[in-house]
Amino acid sequence: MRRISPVLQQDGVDSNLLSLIKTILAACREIAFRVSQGELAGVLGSTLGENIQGETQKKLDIIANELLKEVILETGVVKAISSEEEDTIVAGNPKGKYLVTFDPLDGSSNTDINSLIGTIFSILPAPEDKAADDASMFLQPGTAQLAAGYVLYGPSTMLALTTGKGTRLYTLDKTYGGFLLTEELATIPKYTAEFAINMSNQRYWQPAMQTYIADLLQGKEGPRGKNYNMRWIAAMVGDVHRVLCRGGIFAYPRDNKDASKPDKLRLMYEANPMSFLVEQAGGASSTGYERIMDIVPVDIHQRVSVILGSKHEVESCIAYHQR
Ligand SMILES: O=P(O)(O)OC[C@H]1O[C@](O)(COP(=O)(O)O)[C@@H](O)[C@@H]1O
Ligand SMILES: [Mg+2]
Ligand SMILES: [Mg+2]
Repeated sequence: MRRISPVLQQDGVDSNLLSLIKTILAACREIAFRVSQGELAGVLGSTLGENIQGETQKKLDIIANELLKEVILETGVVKAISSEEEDTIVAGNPKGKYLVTFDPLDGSSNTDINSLIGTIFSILPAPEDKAADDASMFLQPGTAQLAAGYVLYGPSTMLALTTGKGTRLYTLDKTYGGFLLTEELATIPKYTAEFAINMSNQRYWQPAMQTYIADLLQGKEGPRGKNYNMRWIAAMVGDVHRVLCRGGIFAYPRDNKDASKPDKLRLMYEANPMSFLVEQAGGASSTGYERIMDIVPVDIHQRVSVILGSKHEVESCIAYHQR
């Protein structure tokens, strides 16, 4: 099986970018080890703090954030980082060529139940004409991403990575200590009969989403003419991984449960990297009204509605939003 470096070299990835990706993965291997040790490593449970988004921080959120931040800034090729767990950006080398934005630990509520969690990251080019502490450098659409990926801390530790030449899946070989290529080109089937959505929010969704899901639930007897299955892992990283492996539609749509937070998922370090991975695997990703990767961000912690996965199903869902 092939290691990651020759695969990325074959794709023509710049050597600085390659070593940055490998550095991020080194931190993820350390996170994977601590996750596997669970309570033995004292990583479970909550801290007394909250992040900028008013969410209680888990110990693992902080541990993962510190590990990633430290190694990424040490590379010297990164101008600044932006993280879910950092209120503002953290400046690095003013001459750095890259920006890294990440969700150090996705699916935080799964930590205490030993369920799927992961790290999501996105790498953008750093504009030369801006200072290293200027957050506006990050406000680039998802189409500008140079690389995106996630590491899933599951029964095996897996990496999904794209640099724009397809989406590849790797598995962490714990004996050798590195990621080995286990799926050359992940391909999301165009059609699906599986959806993932937090149904407890149903009454708060907008009419288009209400109707779309109601039609899926009618199964064979309804307008979609087939029975659908449902899955919900409560960690985007786990739900998107399933979509990459066997197709499906994943949605976290806008709702009116809390007027201050109509959307849940974060554009820059959740929706954009996942959209890049999904599109590179032949899937689609939209808010229902526009392609997610075309959105020009206005804030590093901006939230967005997400509908992604099997192309035909995402297009069907978009059609409900256009009626
Ligand atoms: O609590 P809910 O509604 O099931 O939300 C689950 C969603 O929240 C998230 O866990 C948010 O991510 P964080 O854990 O990084 O805050 C997503 O991964 C997931 O899709
Ligand atoms: Mg998250
Ligand atoms: Mg998180």
